[in-house]
Amino acid sequence: MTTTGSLVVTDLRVEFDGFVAVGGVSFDAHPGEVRFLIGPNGAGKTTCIDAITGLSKGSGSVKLGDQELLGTSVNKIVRLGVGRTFQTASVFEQLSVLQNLDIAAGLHRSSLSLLRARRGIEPAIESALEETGLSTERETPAGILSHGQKQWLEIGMMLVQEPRALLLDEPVAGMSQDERTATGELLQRIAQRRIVLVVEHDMDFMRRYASRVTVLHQGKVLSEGAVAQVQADPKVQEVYLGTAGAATTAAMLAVPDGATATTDSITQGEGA
Ligand SMILES: Nc1ncnc2c1ncn2[C@@H]1O[C@H](COP(=O)(O)OP(=O)(O)OP(=O)(O)O)[C@@H](O)[C@H]1O
Repeated sequence: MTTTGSLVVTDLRVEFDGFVAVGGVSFDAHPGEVRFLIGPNGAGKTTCIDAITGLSKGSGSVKLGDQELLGTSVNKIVRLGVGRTFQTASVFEQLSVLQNLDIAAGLHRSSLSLLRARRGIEPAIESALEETGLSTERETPAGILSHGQKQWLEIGMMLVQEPRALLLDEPVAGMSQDERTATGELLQRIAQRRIVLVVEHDMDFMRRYASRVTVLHQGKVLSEGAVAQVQADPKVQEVYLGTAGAATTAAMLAVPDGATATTDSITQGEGA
């Protein structure tokens, strides 16, 4: 695959007062794959996303297609088509699902199209409602949605801005098993035409939905490849054995569905 339209991170470095949080990380993500960034607590995953989205200053290079993102303002990075979610969903709780989507879509509208938009539901909003499974909840105040539905609304709020890349920080944290499955399937649908990069601690979720994985450890890339490759990497096993506790280790080493797993009791590996 060419790198046109891909997200390419090269030698990314982020320091906080001399502390190297990300020390020369390179990876790429293409439309058509669900790309995962995993690693123990403090590995530098969120900092990578912060640097890509302009929230933290970094050196090296982050390119979306031909466009360099490092040194670009947060607002311009959004306008260039990079959306992100945070660990806690940030929706307007008093407003309905539709109103939340309308506001998110408004961020990208001209004043004229804002006036036009008032006359009906825009196609981008309709398709975000459908894609996220929230069509029947359009009038529901966001505050009374389930935890999973709030996360999907936040994803919908990115989709209405028609992003080229979606970066998701721990999207399934706190979700039920059914919500995790629905979220994995949603991400796979979204990834058919867009770049999807997921930071996640849930190893079972990663094993089920990742196309490719990059493992970070102490601000550097420890391993990279398909799920099976990364699971078989002794360096990865050592880091998870050494730092992340038995649950994550067992989940990390478990083999994908259909084969005999090393444990059948672990479905949600936690990083802490
Ligand atoms: N604003 C900041 N100032 C100082 N240090 C920071 C800052 N943000 C992150 N760090 C440090 O950088 C390192 C990487 O943090 P980061 O949040 O990127 O890790 P992470 O892999 O996302 O971890 P977690 O899974 O716990 O969210 C940590 O040691 C963290 O304490």
